[in-house]
Amino acid sequence: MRTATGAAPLLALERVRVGYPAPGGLHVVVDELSLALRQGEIGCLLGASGCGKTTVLRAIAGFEPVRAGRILLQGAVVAEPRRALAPERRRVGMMFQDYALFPHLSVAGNVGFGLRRLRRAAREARVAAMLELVGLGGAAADYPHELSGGQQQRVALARALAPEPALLLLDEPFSNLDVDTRGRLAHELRALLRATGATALLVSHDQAEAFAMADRIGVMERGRILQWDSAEALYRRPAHRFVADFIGRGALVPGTAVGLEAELEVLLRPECLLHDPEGPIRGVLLEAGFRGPGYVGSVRLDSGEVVEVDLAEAAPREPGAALALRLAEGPLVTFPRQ
Ligand SMILES: Nc1ncnc2c1ncn2[C@@H]1O[C@H](COP(=O)(O)OP(=O)(O)OP(=O)(O)O)[C@@H](O)[C@H]1O
Repeated sequence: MRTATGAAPLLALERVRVGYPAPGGLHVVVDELSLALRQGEIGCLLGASGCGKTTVLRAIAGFEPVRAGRILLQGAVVAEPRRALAPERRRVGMMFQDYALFPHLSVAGNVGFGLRRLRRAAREARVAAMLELVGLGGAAADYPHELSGGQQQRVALARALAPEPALLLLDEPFSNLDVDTRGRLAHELRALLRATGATALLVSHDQAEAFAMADRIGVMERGRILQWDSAEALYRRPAHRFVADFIGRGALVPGTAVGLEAELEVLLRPECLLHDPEGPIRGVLLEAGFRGPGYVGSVRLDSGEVVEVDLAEAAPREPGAALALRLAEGPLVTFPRQ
């Protein structure tokens, strides 16, 4: 797989299949999975629990064999059926969901763990630089249990980055943190990865997290990536019904509900219908609520479909009010009717 510039991507997965041994043979959990990340890009595998995200990371790291297809790092094949480079020779760093810090080692001991082949002075300098980078310069002598969840995450990140991996894999990096901390750390982590020029692939089941962190996102369903694209493209140009439904708010309604052909289904996001007293689409407001920055209404169209609509200042907000609407300017996402 080549990128638009012609340079080989830093990471490429080509039609990869991974499975686990099962009584009747192989239980395939990832199949036909392809993606590419360029140097310095942050990618994210986004999908519901059990769709195979962690399995993909484990295959890239070298902990699971590839049953079909291949994985390339820096242009070289590191895994294909019957041929695999050992995990320690892949230059892949991994940050686990629970951080997996060594409780009996200090912060400095944890960060220096993968640097034992370095001379002592070089190791100490690298550990100090990594702790400085993640803002924990003063915590070198502390032990993991003395740190907050966010601080532990930063130690884990410093440890993963210390050996200068070509690729960093992050499995649900925010799952142990409360909602407020998650939002803050997503931006902080992105800035840190940017500052180091690291190429990273993370796993998440949270769309907001994926949007905040990643340049490219792969929406996964049952072991496959349905679309590998930017956040904006996933939202504006979903290539698949599942992606249209999974990303953002919105409903798929028959074309006839908004005056289009019957063979189509139209994706109506809250911004797709506008309140307009002259508008040809009629409906009844079921309820309205303030979502910030404005009101959003739940509207039953005359055709029976219930959709969410961003309500303009002048639009009625009382339940039961009749609403006239029109389609907003701009392209609509449509799918052939099933
Ligand atoms: N070691 C294993 N042996 C057998 N089956 C496994 C093993 N690890 C995972 N699986 C199965 O593979 C499928 C995918 O699991 P995986 O952990 O990759 O999903 P995930 O998307 O990362 O889920 P989560 O978000 O819950 O971690 C699941 O059905 C799971 O039960």
